[in-house]
Amino acid sequence: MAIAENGSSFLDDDRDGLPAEKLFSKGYSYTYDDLIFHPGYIDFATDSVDLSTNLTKHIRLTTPCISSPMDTVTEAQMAAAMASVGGVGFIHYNNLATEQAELVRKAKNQRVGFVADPVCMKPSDLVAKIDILKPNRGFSSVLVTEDGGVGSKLLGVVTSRDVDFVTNRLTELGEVMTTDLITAPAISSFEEASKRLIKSKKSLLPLVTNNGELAGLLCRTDLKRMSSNPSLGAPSLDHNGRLLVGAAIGTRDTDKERLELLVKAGVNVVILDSSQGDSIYQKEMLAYIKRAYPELDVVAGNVVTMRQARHLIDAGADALRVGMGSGSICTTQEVCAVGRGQATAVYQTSLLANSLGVPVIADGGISNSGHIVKALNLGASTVMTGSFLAGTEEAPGDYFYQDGLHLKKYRGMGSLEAMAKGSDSRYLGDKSRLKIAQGVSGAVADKGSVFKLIPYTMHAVRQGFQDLGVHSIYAAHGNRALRLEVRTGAAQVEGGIHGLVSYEKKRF
Ligand SMILES: NC(=O)C1=CN([C@@H]2O[C@H](COP(=O)(O)OP(=O)(O)OC[C@H]3O[C@@H](n4cnc5c(N)ncnc54)[C@H](O)[C@@H]3O)[C@@H](O)[C@H]2O)C=CC1
Ligand SMILES: O=c1[nH]c(=O)c2[nH+]cn([C@@H]3O[C@H](COP(=O)(O)O)[C@@H](O)[C@H]3O)c2[nH]1
Ligand SMILES: [K+]
Repeated sequence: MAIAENGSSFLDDDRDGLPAEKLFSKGYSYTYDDLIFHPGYIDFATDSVDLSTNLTKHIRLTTPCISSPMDTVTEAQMAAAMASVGGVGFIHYNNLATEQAELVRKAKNQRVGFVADPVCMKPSDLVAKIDILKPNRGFSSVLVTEDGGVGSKLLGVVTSRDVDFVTNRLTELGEVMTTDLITAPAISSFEEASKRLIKSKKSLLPLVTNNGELAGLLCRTDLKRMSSNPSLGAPSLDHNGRLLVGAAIGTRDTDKERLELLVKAGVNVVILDSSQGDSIYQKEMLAYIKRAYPELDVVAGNVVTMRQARHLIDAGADALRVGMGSGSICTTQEVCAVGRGQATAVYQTSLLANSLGVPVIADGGISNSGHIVKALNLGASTVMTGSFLAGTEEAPGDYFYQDGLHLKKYRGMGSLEAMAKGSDSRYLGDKSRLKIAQGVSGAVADKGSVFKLIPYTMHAVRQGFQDLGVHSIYAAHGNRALRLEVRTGAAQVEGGIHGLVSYEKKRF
């Protein structure tokens, strides 16, 4: 062993970590937790880290985070929230094509900062109905309109202050609602509406048409969230200044009709949603979409190998979705014996795809900001998450309590439960299909709002990039200086919290 007197030759061998190329050539399937990155040299501030990125060949985002097309993750509210914080949401297709198109339309009609889907009630509804709102939805204010919906005449507002001391919970809302309202015209800009809300000192500012019909809502809580640090990324908007919205489709003939409705609803990008994307079905669907809608970007997948990636890139994919069996609810590797460790899958597919100018979406297995740092530095341009977002206020479904924990339902799209719903609506009542589950159904903890979770998570990701000495995603993809190692089981234990009798883990 040659030892230079000044020690510099040590830096040229493998003692101080391996380059990714070397580590990933050894035939192991690594996942994020198997690996640890070595720190780099810091010569910039955290805030200057640039996380802007490409979702597809043609679509740029300021936040490298997207929500998965799952029926417990992305519907209109999630899609609107994700686009508002600079990412994007893909609306699931476990529903009728008309329902999915309506969700796309609804998300696209949202305006950044305004409440996506204000909860309304009728004057004849009872105070008891407000009591179940707080535990289920996380808030207790409602707008009272003539027929209990948006678009109907606004009559009053009920907040906790109106009902706190009402002992008879069978009292009608019409009797307790506040009718002395401060409203704003439906066409108000966010800036105009915010000024009026702040000046009013109220907690809600309903937007109304000239005829007094409810058209929208701005909340003080949201305003506070948006003005606090860390700041949100610039929203993802289309050419017309409307929120960018994605949607998933399948590869059957009926998906062509579905796609037509989605395009009419204004969808900006679609995902061909499959666990194994290297198929004649995806190849033909890609060719069809490129012929019928040449302007529409298509994400193909899922893939985990270079060979699969090459096929879909050659077939015209504008981005690749990478991950097979890595999802928190996935049982594919157990059931079908195929898949790949997510870190290896992301690294290998990105190596090929990035060299051909096709961005990679690292899909599944993300449960903390460290996993996002790893995915992006291994070559991914964005990360797609299901479980990470399923417990937020913007995910579909109500919260519930179980063993004292505040939870939301989260299920795999290949779970029996999701398939039972899907075969009814997706395949128009085709119940004959033999169903083998490749996913489970469960629950995840309350994560609060996307408007807080994503900015804080992205700030943590920026800190990771700073530690690595990498100032952007672009720089990460060309970083020849990255060194990493495999962590032993004990090193993984050491890297986590250990040796305490009790602790409280607060994320931010
Ligand atoms: N990322 C992952 O590891 C996994 C994800 N999932 C999710 O579960 C859901 C269902 O996934 P898949 O079962 O892979 O859906 P899929 O619709 O791609 O495949 C279902 C079956 O239909 C077949 N098929 C597709 N197009 C066809 C056509 N035109 N003609 C004839 N047969 C056709 C496929 O080969 C497959 O056998 C998706 O949301 C997917 O994202 C499921 C398992 C693993
Ligand atoms: O094997 C599977 N069976 C399923 O039922 C299933 N449903 C979703 N997915 C995939 O998991 C991803 C979300 O994973 P996370 O919860 O880890 O973010 C998603 O984005 C999908 O790629 C499934 N995989
Ligand atoms: K899994």
